[in-house]
Amino acid sequence: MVNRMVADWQLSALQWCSTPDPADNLARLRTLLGTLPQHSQHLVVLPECALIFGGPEGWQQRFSEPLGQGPLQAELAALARQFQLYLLLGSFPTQSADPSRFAASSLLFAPDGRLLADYQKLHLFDVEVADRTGSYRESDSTQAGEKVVLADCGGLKLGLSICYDVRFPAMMQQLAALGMQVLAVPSAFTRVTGAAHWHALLKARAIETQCFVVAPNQTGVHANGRETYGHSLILDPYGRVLADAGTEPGLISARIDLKLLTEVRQAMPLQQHNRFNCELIP
Ligand SMILES: O=C(O)CNC(=O)[C@H](CS)NC(=O)CCC(=O)C(=O)O
Repeated sequence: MVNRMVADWQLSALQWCSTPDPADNLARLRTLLGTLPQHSQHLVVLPECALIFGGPEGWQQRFSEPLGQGPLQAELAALARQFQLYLLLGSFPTQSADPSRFAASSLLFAPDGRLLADYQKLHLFDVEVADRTGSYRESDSTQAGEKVVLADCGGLKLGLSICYDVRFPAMMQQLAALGMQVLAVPSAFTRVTGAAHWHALLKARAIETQCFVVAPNQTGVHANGRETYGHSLILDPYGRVLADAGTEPGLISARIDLKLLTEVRQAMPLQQHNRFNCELIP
């Protein structure tokens, strides 16, 4: 039996139109955090590139920091402490082995400010899209990660992924096989591909993994003309929408009961029935 207190969590996803200026985005973040409902076990997830987005080429690299060090990561740790919550910074540029490229790192801070987990984006968005940007070449600036990360978020088993990763179900299957309960998909999904695929992809991942999904997205027109789709989502393990943020900046929250996972998985034991369980990446 799952202890009631441990099973009861609050998930929140923050959505706004990030600018290239970290100070500007931090101010927005602080205001939004101040309006959140209170909960003793609260995970707040920020979109991909929440602190720095839409700058000219090479802009993010200027703000990159060594993993776990530097002033911007310290600001995030301080906010997690101040508001007493688990804070997942969707992605942040951390220094990689290649000095010309950064790693797109998801960083999970605990309510005491400790960096609990980090994940480097595995799938890079080198894609043609029929929008005003046209061609996306994420690998020009970003070094891809090498491993799947299931974080222990105060007892909650949290699968870390970023944006384009959501299109690779084998990754989410690995996280599910490792014991994932909640999948985080912080994103900067484009308006065009978002309108086509966002809800369908996230619902499919929730249904297939039988997990809750929290997916904050960027929204609006950014300084470099890039357009993002909004519609930050929180889903339950049936794929039902618990909250959809629409296209305006703001936040969504949902209370979740992890006992629902047991119920869903007992009724339909997908993990046990799966004939394609693959070799796990350790
Ligand atoms: O490069 C940056 O500045 C920040 N990174 C992003 O915005 C990334 C890579 S360009 N965006 C995505 O992965 C969108 C995926 C997407 O929209 C889809 O899969 O359809």
